[in-house]
Amino acid sequence: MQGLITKSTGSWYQVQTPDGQRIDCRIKGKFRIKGITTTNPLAVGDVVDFDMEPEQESGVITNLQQRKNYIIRKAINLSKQAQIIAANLDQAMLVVTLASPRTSLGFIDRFLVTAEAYDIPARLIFNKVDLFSDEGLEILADLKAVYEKIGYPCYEVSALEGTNIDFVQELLKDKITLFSGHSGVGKSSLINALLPDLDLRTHMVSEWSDKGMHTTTFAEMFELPQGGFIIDTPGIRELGVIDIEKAELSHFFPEMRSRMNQCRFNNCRHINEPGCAVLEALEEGEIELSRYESYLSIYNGNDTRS
Ligand SMILES: Nc1nc2c(ncn2[C@@H]2O[C@H](COP(=O)(O)OP(=O)(O)OP(=O)(O)O)[C@@H](O)[C@H]2O)c(=O)[nH]1
Ligand SMILES: [Zn+2]
Repeated sequence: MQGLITKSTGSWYQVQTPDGQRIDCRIKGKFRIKGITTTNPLAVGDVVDFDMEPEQESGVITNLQQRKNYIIRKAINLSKQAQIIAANLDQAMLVVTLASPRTSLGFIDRFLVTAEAYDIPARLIFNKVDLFSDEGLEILADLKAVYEKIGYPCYEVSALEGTNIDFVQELLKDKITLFSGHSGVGKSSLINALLPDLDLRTHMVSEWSDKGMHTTTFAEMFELPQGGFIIDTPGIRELGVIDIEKAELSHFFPEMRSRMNQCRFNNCRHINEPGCAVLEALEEGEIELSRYESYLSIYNGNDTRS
């Protein structure tokens, strides 16, 4: 039988079958995944094959289907091992706000680079639009245009007033979605609006915020009433990004990726090289200065994560 891992406690996995049955499963044998050393072999979002154990209600996982992507968290201790947080994410939603506490553009860009590196389509949700004046809404429209132009859809919502929540619900239908955002932007309020089951929510928050949990593998996806799952993660610090080589960084900026083939040097860093197509586009205003500044900041290793 085939199913989706919706909860993992380290030694037991909850596997949900396409018809909605939930079976507790163990792993049989070793699950080594080529190329990465992780503390946990399987994670929520993994699609697995399993057999029922004879005369029991539990199952045994025998095979992992190929992942389309996965996110990891680096181990807190010094061992180089990483923990897989989740696999097969369809999209990542970053909840941000221009109201207080205002999300910095550096933070947004870092998240987008992370999502690119993980190969997860990202979208931005601008929350707290109820607080905006006309002038604020104009600034928001300009910023949305910057991100939409380079392929990141943006949405305006108010978790407080319920504005556009139905629209977000539609985006989540039948998908596995990662929610992220820094403290205070209203991510919890938004998830509360999306997940009507109160028990699930409190459960979720305590799991992720309990820092003592990192020694045990324990993550869960939450099923949405309209179908689909959400995974809540506190921030990109926890999304231990795969180390990005400096030379690779521009690949994770779509507006640079699409231009760098035209740079004179094929190892162009897009910093001060002659004949750089990226710098030319910057000059002409086709690449946004704030995006380029984020590139430089990440390139130079400055931590702008707030
Ligand atoms: N005006 C307004 N306030 C909001 C909105 N959404 C959330 N808030 C408020 O913003 C504050 C933070 O909301 P939370 O949902 O707790 O934010 P969070 O991002 O989950 O932050 P943590 O709980 O610290 O992780 C609360 O006081 C909310 O009432 C909104 O759409 N409009
Ligand atoms: Zn260049």
